[in-house]
Amino acid sequence: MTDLWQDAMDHAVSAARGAGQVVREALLEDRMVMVKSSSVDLVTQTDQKVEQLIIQSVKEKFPTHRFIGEESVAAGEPCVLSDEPTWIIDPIDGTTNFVHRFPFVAVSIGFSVNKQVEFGVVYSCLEDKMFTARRGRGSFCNGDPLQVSDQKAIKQSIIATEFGSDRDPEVVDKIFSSLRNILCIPVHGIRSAGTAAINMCLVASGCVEAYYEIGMHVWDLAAASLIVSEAGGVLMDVEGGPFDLMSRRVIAANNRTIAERISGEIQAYAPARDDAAAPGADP
Ligand SMILES: O=P(O)(O)OC(CO)CO
Ligand SMILES: [Mg+2]
Ligand SMILES: [Mg+2]
Repeated sequence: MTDLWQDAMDHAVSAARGAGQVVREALLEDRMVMVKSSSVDLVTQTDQKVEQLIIQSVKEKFPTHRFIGEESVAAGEPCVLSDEPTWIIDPIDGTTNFVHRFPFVAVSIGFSVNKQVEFGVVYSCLEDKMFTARRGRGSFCNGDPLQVSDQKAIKQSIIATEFGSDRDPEVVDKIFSSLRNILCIPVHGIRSAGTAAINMCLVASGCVEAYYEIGMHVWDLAAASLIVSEAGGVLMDVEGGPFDLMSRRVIAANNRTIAERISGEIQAYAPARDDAAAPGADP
């Protein structure tokens, strides 16, 4: 039973690498940009094509497995995290970066069983960095083991976050209030890679001490959450409770002290959960 999911993980790595090649080639061409939930929530044909390539390749090899894919959900598929083996796919994490050729773009593939992430693959395809983690077996970048920062002092930390795609002024005020509180601790700096998955891989790599955000989705978080925890990091809700994959809120940090300090500074709010429309979900 020890290698139950190794075949699936090997497939995920190979699918992510193939997807990354498609993304790199698409960067050389004109990109037709469409919008989803708002005028700043972007999608391209490459997002849709890459997701279908990954899903088709998985279906051929694992026909009973289920999927949560960003662009499939956008097209009306349900977003249900069940106990069944489920591939959680963000074909391009950092679509805005992709559109602008800002050089951080990732393919993210998580795999859950019994609602627990078993492996995660994040391919930062312009840097050619393949981040991988298998539950209980550590995190790696291009095969080298990852370890979070050992920094205990938040005043000597770099914190990553994003501004998201919600332009509701009340939400923007909360984002800036949190940012102001954290910046004025003071911390060494604030950074934004433009992709949740890469921000979290930076935590796993020890380059930044923590990342927090409200508003991203399960496909942004699933793979990278395991990469952080297997590198020795902690995951927490923005109000200090346990991390919930479907809640669209996360603090990913190198240790609990820094995570708790950040949670104390965040102006929390609760966007609609990813499973809000799932059958049997609370209205
Ligand atoms: O580019 P995407 O996949 O929309 O993701 C964004 C957050 O939703 C960046 O992480
Ligand atoms: Mg994403
Ligand atoms: Mg995406």
